[in-house]
Amino acid sequence: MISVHQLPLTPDGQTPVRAITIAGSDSGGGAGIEADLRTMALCGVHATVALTAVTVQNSLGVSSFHPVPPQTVGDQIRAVAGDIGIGAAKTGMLATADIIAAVVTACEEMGIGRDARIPLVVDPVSASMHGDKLLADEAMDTLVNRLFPIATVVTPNLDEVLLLTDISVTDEQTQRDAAVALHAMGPRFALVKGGHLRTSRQSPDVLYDGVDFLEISEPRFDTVHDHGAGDTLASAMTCALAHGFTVPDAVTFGKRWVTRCLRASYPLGAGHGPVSPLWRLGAS
Ligand SMILES: Nc1ncnc2c1ncn2[C@@H]1O[C@H](COP(=O)(O)OP(=O)(O)O)[C@@H](O)[C@H]1O
Ligand SMILES: Cc1ncc(COP(=O)(O)OP(=O)(O)O)c(N)n1
Repeated sequence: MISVHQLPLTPDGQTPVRAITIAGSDSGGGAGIEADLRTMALCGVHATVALTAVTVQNSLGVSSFHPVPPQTVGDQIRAVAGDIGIGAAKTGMLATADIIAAVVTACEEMGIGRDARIPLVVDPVSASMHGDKLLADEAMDTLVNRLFPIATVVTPNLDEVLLLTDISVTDEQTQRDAAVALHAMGPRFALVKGGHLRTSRQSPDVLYDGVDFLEISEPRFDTVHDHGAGDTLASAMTCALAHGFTVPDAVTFGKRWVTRCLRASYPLGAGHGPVSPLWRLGAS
């Protein structure tokens, strides 16, 4: 049984496992690169970053964003992977087609991707939970045609599944159909998250590798404070992959981690509060 305490912590003075998050900043601190940094730190992993965009965001939504120049995004990946070294990588908000292309080029150069040394988790973030766009419409083709084929695992939520596959997931069968359609786009594994299946008492995620399905299910929490859940799951998976876990074990670890963080989520501002990895500090 994989537990949320599974990842080994590093003794003082020794270099921990490293990972990179390639994502946008959430000024509210609940999702995006800030969620990734919270989870990676509390999983005992040294987090490095390639910032893709600055969003103006709070608990009520995203009012605007400003993309980072694509060359700068790619150069951050090269600088970090070339010097510090990383065990796994994760993408989140990528904002534009040109940024996606720059990320793919840098990943290929640095040995990041499904057929390379360093596994790559792709969270195909297209909008915030409030429906605010975080990816240009015309960038979807680049995401599917360039980034998906080099992904170790893709982790769409059900809104992203609909955009990507035209499949409306309502039950176990349609969730599996979506996983098959996503896998055909090139990643080694497809994970279809069930967080938006709000009528269920469970929160089932389905992983597919082209042959077998693995359903990873945990009890559903009745909460509106779920901001950053997708980022938290994907970054916990990235930490486990950086430690050398297999993809199914990394998903199992990530699922338990995000479930524990949902249990610890808290109100913040007037809207949706964030899931919280702060439980790991030992207060509860
Ligand atoms: N209310 C909830 N209770 C339990 N698990 C949840 C809940 N909401 C989301 N999850 C889980 O959190 C993770 C992120 O899910 P999801 O909400 O689908 O993604 P996103 O945050 O990208 O929209 C998944 O593992 C999902 O099953
Ligand atoms: C900068 C930034 N990146 C990603 C998101 C989306 O976060 P996610 O956890 O996928 O989903 P929601 O919690 O927004 O549903 C974001 N809001 N900002």
